[in-house]
Formats: sequence, structure tokens, C-alpha cells
Amino acid sequence: MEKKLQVGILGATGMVGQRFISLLEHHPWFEVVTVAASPRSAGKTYEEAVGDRWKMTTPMPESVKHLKVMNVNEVEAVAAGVDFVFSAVDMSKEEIKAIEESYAKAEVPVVSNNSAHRWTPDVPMVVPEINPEHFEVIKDQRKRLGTEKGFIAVKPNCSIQSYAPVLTAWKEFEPYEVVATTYQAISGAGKNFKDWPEMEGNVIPFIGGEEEKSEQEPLRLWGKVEDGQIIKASEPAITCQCIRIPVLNGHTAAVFVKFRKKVSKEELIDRIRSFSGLPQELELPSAPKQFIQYMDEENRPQITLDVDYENGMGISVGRLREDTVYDYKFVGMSHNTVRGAAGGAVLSAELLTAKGYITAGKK
Ligand SMILES: N[C@@H](CC=O)C(=O)O
Repeated sequence: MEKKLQVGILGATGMVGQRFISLLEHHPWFEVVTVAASPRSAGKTYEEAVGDRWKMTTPMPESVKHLKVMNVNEVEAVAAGVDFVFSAVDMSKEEIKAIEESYAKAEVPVVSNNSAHRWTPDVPMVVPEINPEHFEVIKDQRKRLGTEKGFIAVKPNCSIQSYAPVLTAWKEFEPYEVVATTYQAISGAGKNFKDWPEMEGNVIPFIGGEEEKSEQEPLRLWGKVEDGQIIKASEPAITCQCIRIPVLNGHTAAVFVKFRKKVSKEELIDRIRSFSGLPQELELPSAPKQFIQYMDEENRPQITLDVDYENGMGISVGRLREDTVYDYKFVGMSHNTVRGAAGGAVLSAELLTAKGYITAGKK
């Protein structure tokens, strides 16, 4: 790429916004030129607006420290300086729907981490290794919005990334019933232990809205494009419990699966290890070389050892074994703010760029 694409981050001061900033620091295709946040932060430098709430382990990049934070509601002004935006705004669902659509209508592609548009029929919700063909509906969305360049693309919830890719790798064996319990890190709620001391040594058996997302969103990933819309798949039936645990980063899932077809443990492990997609084929900058690793050790995956596998973009799986009630059970784990949030969105933006959906300029 001759000149890097100029990128804005909406909701730049929050946890996911900060993750976007740190992941994009040395990105070969994208350069953060605009940071936007609530009117409260607008006018301050990024460094002042974030203050002591910088939650990344690497220092705040010098290149963003002195950027003036723009008011995210001033769409035309923000849109004027960027080729596309990542959205991690923190507002009500209705407000997010409206503001993301305003950016798209201002001819700015929006790659969003938010859930607001995940069920808008012509908005693709993509994990690039799983359902890149869903980007096809962008042309229908552009027709609806009356845009040439602007559109919205979203990524799914972080909780499903530890098991949906694995079930995708096993599609040929027809999984039809799945039980999953997720053990979710506190950064998923945008917090660390300083913000949320009650989580030290604690477990909370409730995460608002999470179980519905964890059960339904995989079905949309496996859906079909029909008449410019995504129609969700009807199988497998998934039931979930989502639990908050005292871990900073990394969502773990303990999963039970029934298959229609007979399959051996060796075949299941083989499909995990050989599973790859378009990001690997195109060697996109953020693509993990090995998307899913299978670990033979009986005490893996572990958060402290494995959460940063493939720079946080890979999924770690272990403990696959036959079950007495279901056919098989396993444990999956992924980095919730990298693969599950900002990193997943960056990979989507890379694929959208490689496929020509995101380009420089407004026309
Ligand atoms: N809602 C999740 C975050 C995933 O996107 C959580 O609370 O962990």
C-alpha cells in the first residue's frame, strides 16, 4: 500500500478504543489520525482525556498522545478527515445504531465492535476465517443507505470466539446440540481490578445479555446470504451460561457437543489443526498463522500461558474427550479484547480493504 489509510476511532478513550489504538500503533496499512469520544472528552488531548485510565500493558503511542479528541456526535467534522472508522462507542443501543448509520451515510465505512447492528439483516457480522462471504450484503446495504462508499460491518460478541470457530472446523460432522459455559474476564466489561476491586477472588454468575448473544450469534455466522440479507442457520441448538471470573484478559469456554455423524477424536483434532481461511490465504497483517491450536497437555489451555497465542488472535483448545451424555467435550480459550474485540475488527477491516470495500477517499 502506497499511503496508509487514514483511520478514526470512535469511542477512543474506553477499553476497546485503547486496544484499537495500541493494535494499530505499527500497522502497515492503517494510521490512526482521528480520535473521537463523548463531548466530555472533546477538545482535550488524547493523553489528557484518558488520564490515568490507560489500561494497556504497552505505553500510550506517542503518535496519538497529542491528537485533539473530537466530539463523536459531530459526524461531518470527524468524517472529513478519515477513510474509515472503527467504532467502540459507549451509548444506548438505539444511539449507537443511529450514529453508526450517520457515519456510513457520510460515506465513511464503519467497522464496529458494538452489538447494535448485529441483527440488522443487511449488515455483515463476520469472523474473517468463518464467513467472509457475508460481506456480499454490503452492496445491498449501500443501496438502502443511498451511499457509494459508506457501510457498516460488525464483529460478533467476544464470548463466542472460544467455541464458534471450533464448531465451524467440525461442520462436516454436523454438530446439532451444544452446551457451553463461558468463564469471562473482567476486561470484557471494560474494567481492570483497580476499577472493579469486588472481582478480586470473586465469581459473578451473571453478565447482562451475554447468554442470548452466546446462543444466537454463532447461528448468524453460519447463516446464508439470500436476497441481500443474512438468514441465520437453524442448527446447532446452543445453550449457554456466562460467568464472570477474576481474570483480567481471556474468555474460556467449557463445551459439550452432540454430532449427527460418527467421528473420532483424531479426526476432530485434525480438523482443528488444519482449519484456516481467507486471512491466512491472503496473509493479512493481523492474521494468525495458525488460527486454532490444539494442545495435548491435559492442563491446557491456561489463561496465563496461552491468552497471547498468535498475538492474541489465535484460539487455544484442549481437553477434547468423549463424554458420557454428549458425544465429546472440550475447553476453548481466546483473548477477549484482541480476537474477541478490537483485533477481530482490525482483521475484518484488513479483509474489507483487500477485497476493495474500504478504499482511500470518499468516492
Ligand atoms: N460482553 C462481553 C464483552 C464481549 O464483547 C463481556 O462482558 O465479557
